[in-house]
Amino acid sequence: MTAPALPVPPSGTSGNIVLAINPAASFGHTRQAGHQAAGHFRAAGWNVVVLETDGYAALADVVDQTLAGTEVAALVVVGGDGMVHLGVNALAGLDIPLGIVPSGTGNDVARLLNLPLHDATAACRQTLSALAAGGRKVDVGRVTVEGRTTYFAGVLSAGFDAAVNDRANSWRWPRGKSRYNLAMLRELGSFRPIEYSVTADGKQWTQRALLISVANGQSIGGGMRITPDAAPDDGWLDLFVVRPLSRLRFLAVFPKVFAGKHTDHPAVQIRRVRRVRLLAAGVVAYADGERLGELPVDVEVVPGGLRVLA
Ligand SMILES: Nc1ncnc2c1ncn2[C@@H]1O[C@H](COP(=O)(O)OP(=O)(O)OP(=O)(O)O)[C@@H](O)[C@H]1O
Repeated sequence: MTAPALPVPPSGTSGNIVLAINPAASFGHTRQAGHQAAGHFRAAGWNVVVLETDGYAALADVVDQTLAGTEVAALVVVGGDGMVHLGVNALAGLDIPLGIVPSGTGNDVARLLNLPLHDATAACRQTLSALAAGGRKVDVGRVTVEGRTTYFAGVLSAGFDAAVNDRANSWRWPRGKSRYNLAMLRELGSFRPIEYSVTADGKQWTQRALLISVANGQSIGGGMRITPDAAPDDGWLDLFVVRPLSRLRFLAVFPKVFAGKHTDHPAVQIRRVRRVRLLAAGVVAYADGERLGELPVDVEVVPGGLRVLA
């Protein structure tokens, strides 16, 4: 970790740019993106506080301490959706904008915000223009699981896709996206539909499904556009349900999700909600690709809860 230096913002601006880097994002393939970003912001006249640690929890702690003790113009995260998740939670209740230099595997929140995905310099340029313009407000989801309340920017998964994530995380090999494709095929072999109890905006029903997601964003897994019409700033969340279907039918419809062309399939249902509770036995929830804990989950939208530099 580099020690914070004195703030020297460009004239007309105030505060530091706090840059939180995940050197392990994208399985370590893009570790130089953070240092590129620091160089870019410094060249533009900003004082940059670089934060990098050995692990996610330690990084979250040091980001919290830095935000509390430094004058901050923006927090910029370098990594994938997990780093966005860290940033969203660090900024809860603070009026500090979040910048993203996407260098993860999926980068689904960055996709949602139309940030350049494979070009750290272009992402930094866009971040600084947005900072000069004051940024843009987007909604976030507030989720309570196992007595802990946190926030997410993208999608909360609680079904087949979360189980795939869980399985992939337990493997050391292969690295990269193929790990998730293989984990999906393995999970598909043994996965059974889940009996959910759903309570959404005051209505309660039981639902047999392969998966239920609560989406503020549009995609998971690096561009699977499960809720292609979700808007991050409309004050709503999209409840995405895939009812039970055979493995063959699932594999036939699955490729369509990349173009968001699966939504008229009879097994697919999307409805807009502001608040939802999901209950099911032995089901794990993930949000922004990070493991939250076991259901039940209570989720609600926080309209305009985050200012992003996009
Ligand atoms: N030093 C570290 N700092 C932060 N996170 C780390 C570190 N080492 C490992 N991680 C892990 O990285 C994960 C977050 O990775 P991130 O989302 O930034 O990239 P990714 O997984 O490649 O991308 P995506 O989530 O978009 O697919 C966290 O779950 C965390 O446990």
